[in-house]
Amino acid sequence: MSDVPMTLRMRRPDDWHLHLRDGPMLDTVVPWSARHFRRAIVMPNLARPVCDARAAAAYRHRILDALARHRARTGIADTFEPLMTVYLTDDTDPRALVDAFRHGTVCAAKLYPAHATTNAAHGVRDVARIMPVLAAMADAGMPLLVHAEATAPSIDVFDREAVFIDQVLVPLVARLPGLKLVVEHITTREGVEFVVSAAATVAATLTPQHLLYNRNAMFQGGLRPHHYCLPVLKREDHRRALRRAATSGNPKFFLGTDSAPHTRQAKESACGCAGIFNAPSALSTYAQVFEEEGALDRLEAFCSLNGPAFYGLAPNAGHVTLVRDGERVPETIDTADGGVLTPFRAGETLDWRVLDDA
Ligand SMILES: NC(=O)N[C@@H](CC(=O)O)C(=O)O
Ligand SMILES: [Zn+2]
Ligand SMILES: [Zn+2]
Repeated sequence: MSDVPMTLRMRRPDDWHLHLRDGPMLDTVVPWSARHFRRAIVMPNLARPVCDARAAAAYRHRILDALARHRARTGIADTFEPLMTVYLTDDTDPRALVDAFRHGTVCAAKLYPAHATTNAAHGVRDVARIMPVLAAMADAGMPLLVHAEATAPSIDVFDREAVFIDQVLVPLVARLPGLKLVVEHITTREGVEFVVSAAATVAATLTPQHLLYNRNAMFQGGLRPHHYCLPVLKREDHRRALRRAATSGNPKFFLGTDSAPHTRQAKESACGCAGIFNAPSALSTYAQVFEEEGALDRLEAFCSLNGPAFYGLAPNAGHVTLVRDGERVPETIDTADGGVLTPFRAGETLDWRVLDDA
């Protein structure tokens, strides 16, 4: 592949779907995101969910404090900007939510169907019941971010995204055509088709793991808990559809890592947690996927332009340079309180290395 460039300079990217956790885990993981990304949409699914503006503002301070401690410890400065979100419940007050958006305290609200994923126990039990909240968001132009999986135990785990789209999202966009909607971490052909055929107000994020792997990765020579996340990896034809969508140049698709750290102990367990800590290797993995698809010329739009355009923000002024000379991902990363994380692609040497290029 002699026509592949050896370096690639692009606007600094943002991460439009990120879990930073709290406490020592936050201290451990936030520098890894700040290294490559300028802004991130921070998910509100803490053990005690971030359900209102006050909790979001307090969490934002804890994130910035963690970065300040990192800077004091290492001397490494960053310009990371957390963009906060609110976790919707059956009891969310529409007026308070929209006020928080108008004041700029939060950028979006997140809909977790109750029990769909990590820390979703307090999520929404019936979307019909929060219709006044969603209508107020549509009027205000406030984006709704959705973990799009049906939760009824009778539904096959591999069908949950397609069923949710059919049962919830199709009627929702028909009822509230003005609603800005991001279908987070899409994993299926049905997800791609829904987003492509919907209005310009509907977009989706794509993770590195769903672009790189199909569901075989979870069973490669044995059970692989570090490849388990939700929505779960799907079969190969879905992965192909996701890769086509990401590299198509369609501005509805943009980068959202869904980096979601759990300690090794919580992952390697009889009932292992869902979530992949990919912050160290995400950007390099996206570059690899775009290279494999012959679409490196579209990488910048996916990583750095489409997301800001959807959220009504300017692209970043700074840049990063990707160099095609390999970067080794650590086998493990110690957490600030004695735990261990196994990052996505642990121990692998990646094709692309990310250099700072403010
Ligand atoms: N993606 C995951 O598997 N896990 C996320 C939650 C989520 O994004 O659904 C987490 O918070 O651990
Ligand atoms: Zn999710
Ligand atoms: Zn997530």
